[in-house]
Amino acid sequence: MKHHFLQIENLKKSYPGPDKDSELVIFENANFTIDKGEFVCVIGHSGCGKSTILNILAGLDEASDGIVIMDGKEISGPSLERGVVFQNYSLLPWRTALQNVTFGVQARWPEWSKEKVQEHSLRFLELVGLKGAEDRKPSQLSGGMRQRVSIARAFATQPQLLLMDEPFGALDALTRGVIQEELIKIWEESKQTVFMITHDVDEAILLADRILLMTNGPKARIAESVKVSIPRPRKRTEIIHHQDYYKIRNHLVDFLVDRSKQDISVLNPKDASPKIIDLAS
Ligand SMILES: Nc1ncnc2c1ncn2[C@@H]1O[C@H](COP(=O)(O)OP(=O)(O)OP(=O)(O)O)[C@@H](O)[C@H]1O
Repeated sequence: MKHHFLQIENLKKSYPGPDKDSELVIFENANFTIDKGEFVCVIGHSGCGKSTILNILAGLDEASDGIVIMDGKEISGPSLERGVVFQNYSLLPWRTALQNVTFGVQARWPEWSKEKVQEHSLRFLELVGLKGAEDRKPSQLSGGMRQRVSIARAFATQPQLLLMDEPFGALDALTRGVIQEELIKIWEESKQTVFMITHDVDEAILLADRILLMTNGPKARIAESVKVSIPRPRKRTEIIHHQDYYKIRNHLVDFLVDRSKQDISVLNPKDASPKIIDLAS
């Protein structure tokens, strides 16, 4: 059997329901794997449980059932091996851009000298185009710049798994495009494993190797795993001309409009592996 870097088995999250002994199942039987170095996006309607899955992978929330295995070990609690980028940046407001990055780097490698920590952190700020802004506090940075700091901070600690919850959701389209390309550059250099939530199908096609599609809750399931068969390096302006682009895009949009409403927990109560979709010409 193939060994996957990340293995999610029969994950379930439920909350107590309105009546005694009832439960509200957000999602159940979520099964998927991610290989080392893979970039995987997850798409699904609001409320289906994407952030909950990400928080469970981060160790910030607990599953009601099922397990998450990373590199052969079950995940329990947060760890520096898993970095998170949230939509609202979550920077420390009293620290400069550089100090926000060095904070994590120092914690990751306590044996490093101050110079080495600074040099390493600066390199990641430079990779996201923030050279020259390292001494500014978050309040002196634009939204796009703050999000770049949080991406630099996450990549700089070189976690084995990088979790991103709609990292570009609050940005305007132009800034978003620039940072997406910076993210691809930094990911191609670091080859880290990424799990990212997005609502934007074009963003998912640009960034991901594979896109997981979640049905609507309650009792949401991961229904499909769609391969993005467009070669890298990818550029936003070029991939739209690739012969597979609209096939993939239409498949994703059809899922969101139609198939996401299907209750596959009824159709398919036991075998919950996502259907593998490869639309390559
Ligand atoms: N404490 C709670 N009690 C009951 N239900 C909860 C609780 N916390 C979260 N939920 C429900 O869990 C569901 C999943 O929430 P989650 O934030 O994971 O969804 P999401 O797919 O990430 O949504 P969005 O795309 O809007 O961010 C939601 O329907 C939410 O109402």
